[in-house]
Amino acid sequence: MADQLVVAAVLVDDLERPSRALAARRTRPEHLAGRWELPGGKVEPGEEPVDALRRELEEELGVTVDVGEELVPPAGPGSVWPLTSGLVMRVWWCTARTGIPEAVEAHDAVAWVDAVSINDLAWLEPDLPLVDAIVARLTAPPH
Ligand SMILES: Nc1nc2c([nH]c(=O)n2[C@H]2C[C@H](O)[C@@H](COP(=O)(O)OP(=O)(O)OP(=O)(O)O)O2)c(=O)[nH]1
Repeated sequence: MADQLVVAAVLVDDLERPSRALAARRTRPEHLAGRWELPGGKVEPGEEPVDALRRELEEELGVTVDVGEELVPPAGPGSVWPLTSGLVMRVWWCTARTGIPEAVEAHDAVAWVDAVSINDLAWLEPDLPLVDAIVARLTAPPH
């Protein structure tokens, strides 16, 4: 069976010059509760990935978003970030268009983190390569 696609956002303060990103703490299932992740969720059958991303962010954080570039995995465009078995993920840089992100559903806390404090959180294990990629962007000189 094909892998289930999960979509997630790196919600940042500014798409051009990001300095902070939003992390969210899961409440379920029990073995993932308390771990931090990028807000998002599973794409439903027939749904476009970016539409799923917008839906999840509205449901989970109460925000509408502007979707920027994809955070492309090291393997290049068209590739996906591996999660646990049977799940793969695609991730986009986003900013909030309306609303202030808060833990509405699926999370019990959100936190704006910078390139240093992002490492203080207990991330889901599969997110660690993503955290490195986010740090690289948050510390990159302006272009
Ligand atoms: N949203 C999200 N999920 C992640 C990340 N890293 C990671 O391993 N996952 C895993 C955890 C879950 O097993 C899966 C996403 O499922 P989910 O429970 O968030 O999806 P959903 O909101 O659509 O919920 P459901 O229909 O399964 O109840 O991907 C991440 O950064 N963000």
